[in-house]
Amino acid sequence: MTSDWLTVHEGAAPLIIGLPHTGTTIPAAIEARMSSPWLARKDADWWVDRLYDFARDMGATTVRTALSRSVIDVNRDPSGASLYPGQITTGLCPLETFDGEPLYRPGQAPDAAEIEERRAAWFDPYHAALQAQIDRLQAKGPLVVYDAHSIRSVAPRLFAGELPQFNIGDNDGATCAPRLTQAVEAACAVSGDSLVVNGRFKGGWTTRRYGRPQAGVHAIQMELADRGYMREPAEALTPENWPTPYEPERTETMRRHLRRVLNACITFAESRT
Ligand SMILES: N=CN[C@@H](CCC(=O)O)C(=O)O
Repeated sequence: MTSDWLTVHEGAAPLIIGLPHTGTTIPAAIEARMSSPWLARKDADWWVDRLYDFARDMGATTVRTALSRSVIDVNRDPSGASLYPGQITTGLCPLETFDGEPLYRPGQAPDAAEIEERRAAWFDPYHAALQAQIDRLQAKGPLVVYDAHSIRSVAPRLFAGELPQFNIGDNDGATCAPRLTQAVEAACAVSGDSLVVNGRFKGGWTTRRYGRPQAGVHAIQMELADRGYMREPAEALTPENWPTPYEPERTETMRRHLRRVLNACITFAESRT
């Protein structure tokens, strides 16, 4: 199923991959009120949909929104509640970038009614599509919902220092069986790169909303540091140096690691039937 902004690819394997932040589409009327087209797209999960494009051949289902997270973030609690109360984090219709730059011109931020409209137009249909895929596969047995993300290696307002390469989140053990987290961790460890479980990124709304291990729906989030598959400028980001392009030769090693990770997810789900 494909609309002009929502793409669902149905596979037969017990694995659904959510791609909530790879979109860069911003309706013109909204973009006209934003402070800069570049800032509005700066925090996208760059190239993550292409990075995982092999997953369809493994039988995975994918659900992707082409809308930018700056318009509405489908990985946030729709009530507006923070994912991490007391900590800096972006919201449902964010007003700032990760670095704290304002996304809107003065007086142009969306009000409550507009947030509600955006929710009805894009948030609800994305989650209805995801839920429909979960229902379809759950009828056949246990499954894994894998939410795929990436972020810059250094984002001082969000975390100190350099982020580990693989950031695995199961909301402190709540969203999947421990064996799945262990299997994903082991698959990442083969790379020899740094990894953490439930560090700064414990899993967003998607992982928390759908992870019901007792009901056979095991949700896990993968946050990759960008350096593992794309060039990150050493200097401050500007419209001239960010994002760096998708360079296939830079992604090969990471794609091999991710194939191992997704294989571990499918093997886990099949072992539960
Ligand atoms: N690249 C995006 N990262 C996520 C992670 C959610 C979390 O675990 O905090 C986000 O902002 O939604």
